[in-house]
Parts: sequence; structure tokens; C-alpha cells
Amino acid sequence: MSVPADAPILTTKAMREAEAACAIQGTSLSELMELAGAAVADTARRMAAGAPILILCGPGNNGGDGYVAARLLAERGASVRVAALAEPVTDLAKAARAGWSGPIEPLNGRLAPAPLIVDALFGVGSSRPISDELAVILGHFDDRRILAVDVPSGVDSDGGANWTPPLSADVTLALGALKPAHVLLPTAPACGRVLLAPIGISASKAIGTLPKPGTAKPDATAHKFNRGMVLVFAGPMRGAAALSAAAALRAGAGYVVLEGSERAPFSAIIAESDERFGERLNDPRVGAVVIGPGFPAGDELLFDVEAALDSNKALVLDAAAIDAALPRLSETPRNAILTPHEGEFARAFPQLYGSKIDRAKAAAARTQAVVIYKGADTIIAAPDGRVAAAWPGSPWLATAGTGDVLAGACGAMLARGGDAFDAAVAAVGWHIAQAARIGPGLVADDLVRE
Ligand SMILES: NC(=O)C1=CN([C@@H]2O[C@H](COP(=O)(O)OP(=O)(O)OC[C@H]3O[C@@H](n4cnc5c(N)ncnc54)[C@H](OP(=O)(O)O)[C@@H]3O)[C@@H](O)[C@H]2O)[C@H](O)CC1
Ligand SMILES: [K+]
Repeated sequence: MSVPADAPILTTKAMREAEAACAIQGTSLSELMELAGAAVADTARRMAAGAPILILCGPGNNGGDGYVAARLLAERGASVRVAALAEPVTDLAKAARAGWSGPIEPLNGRLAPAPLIVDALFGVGSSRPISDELAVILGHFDDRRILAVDVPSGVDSDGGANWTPPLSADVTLALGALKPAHVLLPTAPACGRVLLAPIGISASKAIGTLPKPGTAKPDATAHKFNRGMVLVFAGPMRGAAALSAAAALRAGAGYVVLEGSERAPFSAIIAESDERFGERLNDPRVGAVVIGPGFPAGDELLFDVEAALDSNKALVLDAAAIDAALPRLSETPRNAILTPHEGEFARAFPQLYGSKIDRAKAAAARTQAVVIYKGADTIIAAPDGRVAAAWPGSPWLATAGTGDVLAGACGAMLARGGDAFDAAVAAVGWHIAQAARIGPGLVADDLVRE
């Protein structure tokens, strides 16, 4: 499973607007369909490697892309058959259907499969889950190689409804832009390897996939304080904050202080057990404060979160610190990153609806902070509407302590100065890259060890 890096993600509404803008600029919808069909044909040819191809066409424009691809494949001498669920209903699909001169088989339980199945039944126009009857028919093909056109049929491309598609794709060819369903659970795994066919659509990258993680080398004039000083505040569970502190150092902070703990995980980290938190918050060199890891909810946490908020430092708020800060967060815009996992998010933002992207955006707007809504399909959202989707993260990160590591990495990226969204994106990218490097058997400590 993979998605292209730094690729735009558009909802159905945004996609329709981008298509309309294309038309105004002189590219007609039928030209777009021709480009889409050509991209499908190219990908199918590569996947089939000479073996026969069966294209399943639906009644809308997704089916239209299928008919165009069939025509182009036949013109290039490929062995291709077409089966249709219903007659085309759009003008574009009717025209594409008319361009296919071969036979059209009915899509029923007697349809013979082929080594490669192209799923062009429904795209962004899916309006309901696939019927049980059609799901049974499609189930006969699930041992074949599957190429899904735009999205696997039967997903809600905006990612709001949890419909599961009957056919999981090996490859999904996203047309014009990726869609939320490609990067959100439960549908993302069914998309397999997602490829993007730009087809000349100019798509905004306000919502996009993670960029390739860079190796930001310190510049030649770097010294430990201008690389970023991070203050990690340790609660009663010292191990969690120790992981955050170690991660901050590994992720590139120049100087890390672990406050409220007697033992530092590395000798390079200053551990101060004598409750100098208030004093440290006044240190102008501190670029970011991490609070929450290893801290159960309670008066002590509330007191420390208040002090951190009063300091106006850039903040990383994790776990119970999110709830503690919530009432004051939107008061003054600040550089802050919140790192809730599913349960913490639901507790902090119970009244939000829509896809995970919609909910993360709404939480960021409400708190005026960057929200890293963690999970296998992590979403990073900024108050100004920017969103980065981190699918596929690493399954090895689903283990205790990795959230503490991420909070520390956020601290390191934030302490350098600059934009909290960019810092959060860099931290999530770093976290996933570390996990990929380690792989099987990962424990959180490995992420901060060499
Ligand atoms: N992105 C682009 O620039 C381009 C995209 N193209 C392709 O067009 C599709 C979107 O096409 P659209 O016609 O809007 O919709 P679909 O083809 O996805 O599906 C709509 C029809 O399917 C019926 N439908 C929907 N869900 C079901 C279902 N579960 N069971 C049965 N039938 C279903 C729907 O019927 P309604 O009753 O809901 O009206 C419609 O008949 C996009 O994904 C791209 O593949 C073009 O190539 C142009 C460029
Ligand atoms: K499809």
C-alpha cells in the first residue's frame, strides 16, 4: 500500500469545481475523459503484461473512462473485453460507449473473469453502498489483479461513510487528484497502491499527502540553542516523558531539558528534578514546551498547563494536557500542536461530524492550534485549513510509547521556530521514517536509539 508523496487530495465538491475550472480554461470534459481513459489504458497494459483484460463499466462517467480505455487498449492490440452493469446515463459516458466497437457482456454471475479486472463501475459519484447482489457477483473476481479507476467502486470517496468496497484493488489510479477515501480508514487499504494521473487538472494542495521527509541538515552557523531548545515536563510516569525528551534530541533539537525527573535518558539531556518548571518557562532560549506524556489528568497537570499557556511559548500538548488546555486554547492564537489519538480526540471534540479530515479541520479551527489526529490514518490539520494525510504510516508504530516519541519530535521541530503545521508535518514524517527503518519488532525506545 502506498500513495504518492505531496499529492493533492480533493473532495467530490472540490473535484467538480476543478473540472469546471478546466472547462472554463478550454479543456472540455470529454477531453478530460479521453485523458483519464488513456491513463487507465496505460496502467492496465503495464499491469496485464500481455494477459487478457476485462473492463467492468458502470452507468456514469467512471464507466465512461472504462469505455475509453477499452477502445485505446484494443487499438493497441491488447486482448480486452467489456462488461456493463447498465446502459450509460451521462452524455459523456454515452459518447465513450459509442466509441467502443466490440461486444458488451452483461455483468452477472456467469461473466467469465480475466487475469486483470478494471473496475470502472462507480467513481466519485457513488451514492450508496453496493447492493448485496452486485457484491456477490464482484466477489467472484477477488482473486484476480484489480485496477480501480479513480476509487474502488462502493467507497464514499469523501471518506465520511464507512462503506467497504466488495473488491479490493491492487492498484487504484486516482484521476486529477487523490480523494479522501485513498488516505482514510476503512477504505485506504482497499485502494492498494495509489497512483495519480494528473489529467491536466490544477488541484489545490491545501489538502495533500505528506511530502517526502527531508533530512534537514543543521546550517553551517548552527549552535545548540539556535537548533532549538525543548523543555519536556515530566509527570508521574517518568518513562513517557523520558521518551519524549530523547525523541526531541534525536529529531534534531540542540538542547533538551527534562523537568521534574531525576534521570535523563541520555547524558546530553539535562534532568532537573527540583521543580524549576516556572523558572525554565522564563528562559528566552526555550523554543518549545512538551507537556502531557506520562501525565494523568489532575490538579498538578492543570497547574502546569496553565503556566505553560501563560508563558506564551510554542507548545506540544499531548494526552490529558489537551483537555486541560482546551478552554483557553482559542483565546490567543499561538504556535501549538495537539496530538490526540482516537479516544482523546473523541473526548476533546465530541460534537464533530464528517470524515476524519473534516473533523481534524474543525478541531484545528476551534482550538486555533495544529491538530495531529493520530491513528493508522493520521491527519494533520492547521487552523487555516491546510491538511496533510499520513497514510500509510507504519503498522509497527501501533505500540506503547510511540505517541510520546511523536510528541518529543514535534517539540524539536517546533523549537526551531516557524510554522506549527510544517513542524507537525516534519515530525510525523520523521516518526514514520524511523519506524520504516526499524520495522518488525519495533519498540518505542528503538525510535530514539541509534
Ligand atoms: N476527475 C475528473 O476530472 C474526471 C473524472 N471523470 C470520471 O468521472 C467519475 C465521476 O463520474 P459520475 O458520472 O459523476 O459518477 P460515477 O460514474 O462515479 O457514478 C454515478 C452513477 O453511478 C450510479 N451509482 C452510484 N452508486 C451506485 C451504487 N452503489 N449502486 C448502483 N449505482 C450506483 C449513480 O446512480 P444514482 O442513482 O446515484 O444517480 C450514477 O448513475 C470520476 O470518478 C472519474 O472516473 C471523467 O473521466 C471526467 C474527468
Ligand atoms: K471505480
